[in-house]
Amino acid sequence: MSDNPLTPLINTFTSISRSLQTHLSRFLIAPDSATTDLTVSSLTTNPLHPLSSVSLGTDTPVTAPPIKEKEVKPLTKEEFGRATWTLLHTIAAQYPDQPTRQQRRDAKELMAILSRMYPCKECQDHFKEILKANPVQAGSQEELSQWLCHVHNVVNRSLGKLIFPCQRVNARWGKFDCKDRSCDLDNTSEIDIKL
Ligand SMILES: Cc1cc2nc3c(=O)[nH]c(=O)nc-3n(C[C@H](O)[C@H](O)[C@H](O)COP(=O)(O)OP(=O)(O)OC[C@H]3O[C@@H](n4cnc5c(N)ncnc54)[C@H](O)[C@@H]3O)c2cc1C
Repeated sequence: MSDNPLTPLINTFTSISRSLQTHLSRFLIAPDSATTDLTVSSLTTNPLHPLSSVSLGTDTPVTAPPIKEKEVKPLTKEEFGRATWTLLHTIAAQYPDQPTRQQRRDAKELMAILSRMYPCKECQDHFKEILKANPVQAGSQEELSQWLCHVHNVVNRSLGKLIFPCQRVNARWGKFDCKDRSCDLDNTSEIDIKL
């Protein structure tokens, strides 16, 4: 028998601590098993995973559809090129007839950024050369669209593609048919977004 007056207290604490350890160990995941357990398929098939279903506040949970391999295939260089030209020609078609100084700066910046961030080294280098030889013309909608058509044709020529007739550029990439002129950029206010 111990003479220490704190012995009952220490024994109680030790017993609680052991009991907690036993219970908590059931919830802990061993570090080397974590990677195999947390695959995408287990997120969607494991009914206990918090992301496996989303409750909409009713009794019926909505199960996430399984991710098919076909859907996550990355874009090809050609698909990305088409998407980028679509973006650029569409922007040029909506560009105002009388752009503000900020809008003219933005058009030039957009092309400069593209020549640095376009995710294809060969295309970046080529586009940098094209921009040097053909500085961005962004004084009006007509000017920007025609300039873009011209530089697109420079790329087309280097790839052995057909030359697009630039007098038809507005017919190919026309203005949006937006309700109440809500896409109109002519009255854009000069709000400078600081990054
Ligand atoms: C800035 C930039 C640089 C690129 N550089 C390279 C490169 O160095 N090497 C490479 O392999 N690929 C490059 N690409 C991709 C390449 O230009 C094409 O996008 C890709 O090869 C797919 O071509 P496509 O025939 O489907 O039509 P795209 O050239 O993508 O054109 C899309 C559509 O635009 C229309 N169009 C075509 N020419 C014009 C024009 N002059 N003006 C207006 N509309 C037009 C046509 O309706 C056409 O179907 C570049 C893309 C961009 C955006």
